[in-house]
Amino acid sequence: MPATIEPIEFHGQPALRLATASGARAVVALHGAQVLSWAPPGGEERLYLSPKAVFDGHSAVRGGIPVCFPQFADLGPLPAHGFARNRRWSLTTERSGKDFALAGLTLADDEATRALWPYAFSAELSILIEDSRLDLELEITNTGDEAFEFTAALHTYLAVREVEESRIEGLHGFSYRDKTDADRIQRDSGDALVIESETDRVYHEVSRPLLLREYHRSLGVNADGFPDVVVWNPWIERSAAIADLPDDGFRRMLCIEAAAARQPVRVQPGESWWGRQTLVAL
Ligand SMILES: O=P(O)(O)OC[C@H]1O[C@H](O)[C@H](O)[C@@H](O)[C@@H]1O
Repeated sequence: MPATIEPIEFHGQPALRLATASGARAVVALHGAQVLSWAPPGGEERLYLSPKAVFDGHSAVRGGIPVCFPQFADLGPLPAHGFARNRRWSLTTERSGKDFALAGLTLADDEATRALWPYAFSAELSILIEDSRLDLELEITNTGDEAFEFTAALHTYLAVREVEESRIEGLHGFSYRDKTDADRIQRDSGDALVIESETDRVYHEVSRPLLLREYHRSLGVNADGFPDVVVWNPWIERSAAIADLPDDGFRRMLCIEAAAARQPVRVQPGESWWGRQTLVAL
């Protein structure tokens, strides 16, 4: 049986279900081109989706993999994380083979985006599932006649059984900006990062793959094109203050985000930039 891509409704919103013969599957909402679920063969869900997420077709959805563009977090005048996660994207590419499924969704500027950010652009997110791998590639093209700059991220919410029992390996030696400590720049010196308090860090120029280890499973996290890695967990108090996250939601999630946050990316007219995040279930 070949892989399939079919339109579905997910929490009442238009979405796509991707499935491969070996049993990998994913759900992608058209709203935000947001991957909301991914399970490699074997069926274990690897992404966290908040049980309190709001599916109203315009709010940002808490969980899965939001696309942050053209601004990461509050690094500029736009609404937090830009507007891409609040817009409906169009399905423009569907490809499937014996054991892969690929969907491409696009977003282009319109009056509403230009009112916030006065540039002509086209964004394409390609989502591929193949064996135990999920691959997301974001390509931004400048379709206008003046250069623009942006920051961006694939804001991946990973599902964990218990966040305090999880370790992120591979960040040793990289410097990071610590939002929980007045944006101070620090250097990571541990052999693994264990989340035991609110964590909100932008690691700079991370040049190697990371490993998220739990007792019973691991996940490889790699990026290309995105120079930075954001690690975010809101912990107890912030979790309680976030309306669309249950009070104990922070225990079940850990964001490891592929980002271009430290230095804005500059794109000349007619040119493109791309960045990719790959997750491999181990
Ligand atoms: O609540 P959101 O706008 O979705 O942002 C959620 C989080 O995203 C990123 O990880 C930022 O580093 C955090 O500072 C922010 O709190």
